[in-house]
Formats: sequence, C-alpha cells, structure tokens
Amino acid sequence: MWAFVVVFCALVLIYWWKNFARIPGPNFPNGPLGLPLIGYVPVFTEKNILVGLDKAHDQYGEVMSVNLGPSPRMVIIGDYQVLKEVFKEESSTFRPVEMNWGNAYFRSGNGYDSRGLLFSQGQEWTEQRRFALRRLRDFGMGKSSMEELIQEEIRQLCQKLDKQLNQPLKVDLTYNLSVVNALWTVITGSRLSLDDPKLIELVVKIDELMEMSGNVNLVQMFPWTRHIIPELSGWNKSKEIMYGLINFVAKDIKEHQDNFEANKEMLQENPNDFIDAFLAKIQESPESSSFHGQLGINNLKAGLLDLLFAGIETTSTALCWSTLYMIKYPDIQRKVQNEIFKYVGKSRPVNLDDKPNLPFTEAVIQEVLRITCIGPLGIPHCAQTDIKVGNLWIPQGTSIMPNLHRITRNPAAFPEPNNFKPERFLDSQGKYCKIESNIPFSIGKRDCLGKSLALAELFLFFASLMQRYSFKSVHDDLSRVDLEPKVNFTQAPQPFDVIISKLE
Ligand code: HEM
Repeated sequence: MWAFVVVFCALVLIYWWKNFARIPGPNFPNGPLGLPLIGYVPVFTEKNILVGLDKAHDQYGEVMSVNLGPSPRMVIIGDYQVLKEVFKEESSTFRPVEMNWGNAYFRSGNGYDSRGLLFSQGQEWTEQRRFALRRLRDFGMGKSSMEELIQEEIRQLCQKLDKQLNQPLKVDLTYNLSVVNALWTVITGSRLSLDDPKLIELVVKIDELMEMSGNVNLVQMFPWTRHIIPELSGWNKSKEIMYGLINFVAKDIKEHQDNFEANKEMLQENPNDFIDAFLAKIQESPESSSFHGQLGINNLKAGLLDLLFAGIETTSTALCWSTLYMIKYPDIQRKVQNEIFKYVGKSRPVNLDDKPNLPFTEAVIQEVLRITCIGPLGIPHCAQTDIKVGNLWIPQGTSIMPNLHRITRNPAAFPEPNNFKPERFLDSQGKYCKIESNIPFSIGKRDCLGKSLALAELFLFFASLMQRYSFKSVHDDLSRVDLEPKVNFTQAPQPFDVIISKLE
C-alpha cells in the first residue's frame, strides 16, 4: 500500500516538475519555484499580489517567469522595451485558454470558444475589434457627437452634485452611474435618468461581476470543482451574475431587433446606435464571418458585456482616484483650477479643443493614471507560436502577463515613482510632454480598445468638475487621506468621503 502511495506521489511530482515548474530552455526567463497547486506563495502572503511580484522581480529581473496558482509557468514582463517588442507580435494577441473557460462556457455554451472582444481569438477577434473600434470612434452615429453625449452626462452629474453640497459624500456610485450612462447611450441610443432603477441595476450587476473576477474562487482555479461543490466553489454565484447580465443586455438587443425588422431599410443605411450598427452588419455578412447569423448575435451579446465590463469601472475608478488625489494635494487642485479659469473661464463648458491649453490639467490626469495604474496586470496574453525577442524565448502556449504596475513605477523613467508629481509630464516651458512608457492602457496590437474614449471622458469630467467645485477632505489632517489601493482585478481607492462646495 505504502509503495503504491510513494510511486503515485513521485509520478505526480514528476508530472508537475515537467509540465509546470521546470524552466523549459536556456533563453526562457528565470523565476521562483512555485508549489504544486498554489504556485508562488508570496502572492498570497504579501500585502497584495503586486508586492509579491515586485519582490520576485527584484530577485529575478524585470522579465521573469512564475507559477500563479495551479497554472504552468507564465512569463511576466515588467520592462517597457521588452513588452513593446513582445506585444508587437501578431502571435502574442491570443489569450490563454485556461483563463477564459468559464467565460466561454457562459457565452458560447460549449466551454471551448469565446465570443466578443476581451477573450476572442484570431480572425474572430480581429473582425470584432475592428468593428467596435470604428463604431466607438463614430460614436453618436451621426445624431450627436461623442463630446455632446459626455457633456450632457456632465450637466446631469453637476445637477445631482449641486443637491449634495457641503456635506460628506461618497462619489463612487455617482461617478459610476454617469460613466455607465455615457456608454449606455452610445450602445443603445437612449439615455437613462441617473435615478433610473434600470441604470442602478446595471451598475450593481457590473460591480458584482468585477468583484467576482477579482476574487480568487475555487472554480476559477479548479474548474472541475463545479461538478462536486457548485455552491462552495463559487460556480452557482458566477452563473447567477453572468446570466443576470446576459439577460439584461439580451432584452435591449431583442427590442432593437424588433425595431430593426420594422425599419430595416432606414436603419441599414443610418443606424442609430452601436446595436443597430451591429444588426446591420449581421445582415450583410457572409457565412464565413463572425457577424453571421446566430454567431453574430452571440458576438453582439458578448461584445456588449465586454464594453460595459471593461469600460465602466475602469473610467469611474480613475475619476474617483483623481478626486482623492485632489483632496490629498489641495495646492495641485488649486493650480488645476487656476489654469482652467485662465484659459477657459468660469462659465463656458470645457471642451476637448481646450486640451492643448490646459497642459497642467492633462499632466495631473496622466500622473493619476500612472500612479494608480488601474489595471495593474492588464489581461494575460498567450503566445500562439514561439516568440523570440533578442535573447528572450517564449515558447508556444506560454501565458504572458504585462506588469504595467512595475513599468509605470520604473524609477529610471519616473524618478521618485511613488510620489505624486504631475510636473514630470511638463517640459521646461510648461508644455505637456508624453512619457512613452506610461502605459496604463497596455501597449501593442491588443491594447485597451477604449483608450481614446476613456481619455476623452476623463479630461471632460475631471476638468469640468474642477471648474465648478472645490473638493475637500473630511479630515483636517491630510495625512489621514488614505491613498492605499484595494488591489483586485483593478486597483481602486478605499471608500472615502469628500466635501464638495461650489466655486464662486
Ligand atoms: C481609465 C480607463 C481604462 C483603463 C486604465 C483600461 C485599461 C485596459 C487594459 C490594461 C487592458 C488590457 C490590454 C491588454 O490585453 O494588453 C484593456 C483592455 C480593454 N479595454 Fe480598457 N481601460 C480603460 C477604459 C476602457 C473603456 C472606456 C473601454 C470601452 C468603452 C474599454 C474597453 C476595453 C476592451 C474591450 C479591452 C479588451 C481589448 C481586446 O482584448 O482587444 N476600456 N483596458
């Protein structure tokens, strides 16, 4: 009996060593040895995963490999130049199969393929991404421009804030509703009131999905546990949240389909919104296309979920961070306000054309994005074929994780990286100057699809709020303003109160 146990354990260890722990070749990045099943332990024992990875980078270099959980070694890149070269490769635009099985299960029903934008692969991803990029750029689709839509959201947000002045206020949900609504209007063509229960339901569902994705639950690590302990493993909860969201968008898609059928000729030429444009695309697509028939509808549902999931929490979290940094650094807040008063004044709304005249405001936004790095580890990629960059070799099938947090805190590019210093983005004449390696949106062929929209939203929301209001901490002692992030799938501020008063 004991002999059998010993042989069995030895075989498991050999399997683990060969397939998971071993460094596969001389030019593969080195890294710490992870334990079977749980992987690299400091990820769980340090304050958060970023601190754990920082320690490993300090020891093994900016490009290293590590086991995270029960998965094989993945390559983690914390060097800007290397990441730029690797993510330039077409072969690195794939996603690891093991990370999206659950997602594929919900959205295509077979557990193998994944639709939409975040997790699709190859030709399907190229087609879906190209379409979404173009349609987001068109925004408003001929009816009203993207900027007008955002300006309307800002007007509604200010009306709401005006009713809650001079008292402690949590702004996260309020910002979230406004940012959701801007995207929802582009997608569905209709704006909701900020108190609309439908809008609140959507925000709550996306929050739940975000929290679920950020928490390491058993079913994510060991998918088979769903058959044995569906409740305990987190499977039932995942299903409930995911199906809730899918049904939410499915209702709007159905309404659009009915309307499209009734007004086909007109909408085919002049779609009102993202969903109409997608339905028009479905009509004209051949069988070989990922827009054709039921596959097209599945891609529409999954793509909408992806836009909402990736586009809402991230942007409103960035707005919350900028508010928190302004209450922590009132001098910087005043400097932003003075710049806006000088170039825009107090009454005319700020618009995107004002950007070149507001270099300090722009520098503050870039510094907030850098220091808070909202998606610190991006989304993992996977090498579809062997990738060779300089001496580095990444074999086919290896997962690649960009450590954006590490890159945006590199002291060579950002001296005193842990200090909030917007001036680093200004030249000697006070003009805004870009720093190439500030990449909170990742880089390369599969970088953030919503980067332009996010930057436009952040500039308009932030500058407009700074023009109208002063933001103050509830604490007289500003050392009590906590900038420590809650590290999840994203880095968000701890819940905080702010006192907003109107600027005269
Ligand atoms: C401050 C705001 C935002 C930040 C920091 C951010 C960051 C990121 C990052 C780091 C990635 C991973 C890129 C990679 O795989 O290498 C990503 C992907 C993505 N983002 Fe964003 N994002 C933001 C806002 C938005 C917005 C507003 C939208 C949509 C309207 C959006 C849609 C997406 C999509 C669809 C992807 C997946 C792209 C693909 O797989 O091809 N994001 N984002």
